[in-house]
Amino acid sequence: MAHVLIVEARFYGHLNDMLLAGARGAIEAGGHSHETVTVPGALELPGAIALAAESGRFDAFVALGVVIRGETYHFEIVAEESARGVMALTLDGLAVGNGVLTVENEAQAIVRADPAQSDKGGGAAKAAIALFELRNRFS
Ligand SMILES: Nc1c(NC[C@H](O)[C@H](O)[C@H](O)CO)[nH]c(=O)[nH]c1=O
Ligand SMILES: CC(=O)[C@@H](O)COP(=O)(O)O
Repeated sequence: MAHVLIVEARFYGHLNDMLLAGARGAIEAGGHSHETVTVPGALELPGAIALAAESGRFDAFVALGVVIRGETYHFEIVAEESARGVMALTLDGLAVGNGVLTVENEAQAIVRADPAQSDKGGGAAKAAIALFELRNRFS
């Protein structure tokens, strides 16, 4: 069983609540345990996961957040750099699921965050646990 750290970038609280419900539901359905920490935005996710990983207390990580396009190039920076950071951690051997939505508007985010619709939080949690299980298989 895995002890999973959920790291949520709480930029849009009402959308995050849906992502969190999906992630926690998937982890618990698999019989795993979890904790949650919160950071301000998606750009903080990779750093927070890297810091938490140093503790050695967690088997897997789930990054949750929502990035909605605004008027400027900032969207690309936040969306791409957070994904790049999470991927770098994955390639370093951490079991990380990426549940950061990068969308044009709130309506798109709701469909994807809602556990009863696309359930991207649950999907990210399942991905993190899949990597954890794969690492166990190869070690
Ligand atoms: N615009 C969004 C952000 N921006 C904030 C950054 O992630 C970061 O917290 C700030 O630049 C301080 O380092 N974050 C999101 O999660 N979603 C957005 O839409
Ligand atoms: C991530 C974003 O694009 C958004 O929050 C920033 O909006 P803007 O580009 O209008 O400053």
